[in-house]
Amino acid sequence: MTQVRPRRSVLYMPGANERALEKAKSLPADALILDLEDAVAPDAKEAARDRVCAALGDYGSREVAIRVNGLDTEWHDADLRAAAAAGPAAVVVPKVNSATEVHNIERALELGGAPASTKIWAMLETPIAILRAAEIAAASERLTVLVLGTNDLAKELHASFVPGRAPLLAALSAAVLAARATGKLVLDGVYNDVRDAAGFETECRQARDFGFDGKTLIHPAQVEPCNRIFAPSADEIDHARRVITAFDEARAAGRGVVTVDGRMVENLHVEQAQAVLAMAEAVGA
Ligand SMILES: CC(C)(COP(=O)(O)OP(=O)(O)OC[C@H]1O[C@@H](n2cnc3c(N)ncnc32)[C@H](O)[C@@H]1OP(=O)(O)O)[C@@H](O)C(=O)NCCC(=O)NCCSC(=O)C[C@H](O)C(=O)O
Ligand SMILES: [Mg+2]
Repeated sequence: MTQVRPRRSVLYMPGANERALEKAKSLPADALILDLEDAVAPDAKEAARDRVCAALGDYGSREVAIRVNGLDTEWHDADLRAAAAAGPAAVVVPKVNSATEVHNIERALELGGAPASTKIWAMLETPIAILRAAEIAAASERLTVLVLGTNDLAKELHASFVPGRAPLLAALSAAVLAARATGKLVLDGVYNDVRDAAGFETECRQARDFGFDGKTLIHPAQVEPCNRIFAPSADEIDHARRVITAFDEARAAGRGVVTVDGRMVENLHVEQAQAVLAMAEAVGA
């Protein structure tokens, strides 16, 4: 079975917040983003950079990424140099707007001596980034994940946050299309109302149904529901097993198509079922 690395729940934590950095050690998020950008005040940027780079080894086998400040900021170059030397699983770069910017980030990581294991996660959070999503995604093999920045995107679009996210749906779809067309992963943006558990679950389900691999999070209370919703359910696992069994039996009988629960099953559905089982195995579902 194919090994998959789950990225259902990807939790941001402010790089200057000692308590959050400590708390995250006990949280079951699939991945963590230690943030140097929006969650860190300008006069705390340098201390946060040092703290975050020193904390990388504290989170066991979990994937830990560093979000650097934007390309047009005074902190970006030093953040990238420090991250390259520290070697996180990924450098998350906000507001990536072109393939050229991806090439520049790639070159800076190489010059800084970043190991090959340090990937680029590019944030799509402007209208131009959404329009160029596929070329950004394809710009580098080091770029493995697209991350939606829905707060910045809504701001740039002059869009409102409404239940169902109608104003953002075209952009969400464009990001998923770009990721799938280029073989990259794609993570949904954050849900700001940390006390609205029902609204958060609804948004997780929407993201999962759109094809997102996971969601970025801002609060510990969002981790468990996100993990649950992005993991295959017991019914999905049972259905996947039955699809594989039914198709194997059909093949043995010389047929290439069969029905399960009255629905047509072909080889492509078997591949989907295998992916469900691989994810279930990876997350212990
Ligand atoms: C959103 C928060 C400011 C809420 O803070 P607060 O009300 O203080 O939370 P709680 O009191 O409920 O916290 C309970 C305990 O949990 C710890 N905690 C809180 N958040 C985190 C976290 N993200 N990671 C780890 N631990 C966390 C608290 O320290 C409490 O611990 P304890 O006292 O020991 O019990 C706050 O949650 C927060 O700051 N969240 C992260 C904000 C952030 O990182 N923002 C930047 C990323 S999102 C973004 O940039 C959007 C994107 O770019 C876009 O454009 O959309
Ligand atoms: Mg943003």
